Amino acid sequence: MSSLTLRSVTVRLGGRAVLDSVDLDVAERETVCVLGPSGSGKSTLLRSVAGLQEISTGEITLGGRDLAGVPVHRRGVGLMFQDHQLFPQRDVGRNVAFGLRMRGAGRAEAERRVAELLAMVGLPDAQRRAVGSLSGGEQQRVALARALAPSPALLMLDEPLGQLDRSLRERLVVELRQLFHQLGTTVLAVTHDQGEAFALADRVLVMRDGRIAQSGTPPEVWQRPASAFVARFLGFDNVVPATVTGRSAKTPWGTLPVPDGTPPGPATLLVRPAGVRLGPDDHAADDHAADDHAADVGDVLRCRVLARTFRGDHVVLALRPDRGPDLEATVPLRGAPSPGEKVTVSFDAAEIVRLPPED
Ligand SMILES: Nc1ncnc2c1ncn2[C@@H]1O[C@H](COP(=O)(O)OP(=O)(O)OP(=O)(O)O)[C@@H](O)[C@H]1O
Repeated sequence: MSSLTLRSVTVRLGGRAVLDSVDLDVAERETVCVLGPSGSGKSTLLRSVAGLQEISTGEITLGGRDLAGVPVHRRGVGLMFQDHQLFPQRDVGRNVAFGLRMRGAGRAEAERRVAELLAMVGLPDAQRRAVGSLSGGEQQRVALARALAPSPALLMLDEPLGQLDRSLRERLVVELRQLFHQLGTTVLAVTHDQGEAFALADRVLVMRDGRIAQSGTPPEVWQRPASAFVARFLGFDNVVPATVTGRSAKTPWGTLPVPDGTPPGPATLLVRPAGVRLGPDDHAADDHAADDHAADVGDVLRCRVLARTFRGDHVVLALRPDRGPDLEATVPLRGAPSPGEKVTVSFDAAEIVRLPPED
């Protein structure tokens, strides 16, 4: 059953559609993370569901109830937004109790619930601490406890871990995922950080110009971006126009192999960096010889190494090919070539994804 539904939701601001006829279903207990470039409408989507932004047309329901005309505090949503900071003059306990007291909970009930929530977010017995004495990560936990306190039907997070350093974010995101699953909370979150979204979400939405460009599980979106836009947004740079015939494709880099069953015709190809295979600079591997085996191995392409970047256990190489746009390759640390060296590359069909032609 869907907890949250949006039907043809449009928000017009300053003469343009900032949300453009958006349809979305978030299932009960599902965590959905919204990604997209700056200005694509992510915050407007959240604010519309929260009731902080009036929608121009369309319908939003939560648990089957139409939210039109329902004020923010009656929508049954918990908000953890950047502009909803903690009250610095109140202690931790009174911050967490805020929503409970607003809803008329008695003192004893509120105290019990606050203790339970603080224990849940890993800050047991922090009730009397001053907000100013907490670290950034601890403050985020208090904000989360405050948002969860009234047991909202939907929890909405806007850049929940935005202010924190990377290692703390990576740890907290794992804890958050566990906590949401344990509580059975339905979550809609916006984040700029792809790693965070992919680690937290059951499903990822990628937005573009007020529309949903792709919706899918993290592996689906990662393995099969729906378009060149999504591929580039995810940081894949090896994206070129192509014409597919049988098991190969003509591209600006020459003929590349494609997986069996790839539909023929005009397309865009995404070559994952791991699918760019390096060999030594081999003058015998000329284009002509490679053409004979194009269907199996594709052309061999000569390249110069422009730059190499160490990334933990592998190296990312920027390559300048003899023809076509620059290429990115990932190779093991050991034996990675240096800038200025010449290499040949071939392509692994298993790491090549056909995308629709670009508009
Ligand atoms: N009150 C307004 N009047 C006119 N345009 C607005 C208004 N509020 C927002 N916009 C525009 O709507 C677009 C979407 O804004 P929104 O904040 O939803 O994007 P976003 O994807 O959350 O961006 P960011 O990642 O930068 O936070 C932007 O181009 C923004 O300039």
